[in-house]
Amino acid sequence: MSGFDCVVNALVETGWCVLPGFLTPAEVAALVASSQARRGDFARAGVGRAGGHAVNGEIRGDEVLWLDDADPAAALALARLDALRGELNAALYLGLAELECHLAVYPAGRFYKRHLDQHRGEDTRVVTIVLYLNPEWGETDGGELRLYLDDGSHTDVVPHGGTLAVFMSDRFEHEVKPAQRERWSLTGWFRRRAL
Ligand SMILES: O=C(O)CCC(=O)C(=O)O
Ligand SMILES: [Fe+2]
Repeated sequence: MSGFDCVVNALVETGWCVLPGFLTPAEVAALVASSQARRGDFARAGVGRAGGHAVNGEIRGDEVLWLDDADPAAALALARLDALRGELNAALYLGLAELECHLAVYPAGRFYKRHLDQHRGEDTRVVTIVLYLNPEWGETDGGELRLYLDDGSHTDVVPHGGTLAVFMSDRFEHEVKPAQRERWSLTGWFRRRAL
């Protein structure tokens, strides 16, 4: 019996999944506190291809801190995500080699317009994960992740602390709605090795 069967099954059936409780409230509180302590190291995120670094506040307004896989403050979340990566590989043969990830904060009012995470001609991002770090998030705080589904409808994910959103990077356009207050997350991509 594996721990992430629900994620595996959902990815097969629909290509996306929302899993509450990926981190406990105490784990969320610890990670957001350490992230807030590093707030000065965050930088405005760029748009365009990996490496391209044009800042465009009309498209995205978040500030990010890239993590390496030995980051001590995020170790527990990264270990759990690595277990998920192993299960996805074992069940679905996705060949996911690594997690590329950053912490992100959207100050109140900031957003990320509708986009796809996989850039044209660069297909190493296979699965997107977003782990929310907002302990007390209410429905009226905004900041939903809006996922545009295959049938033309959409679903909104409330960025509540501990919830993990998972979706195939090449398949679902999505956007981040503006929030009433600061919105924290750990966002990443399970990648294949470039050929
Ligand atoms: O924070 C989210 O809900 C999604 C962030 C996102 O789409 C991205 O960083 O590419
Ligand atoms: Fe995205």
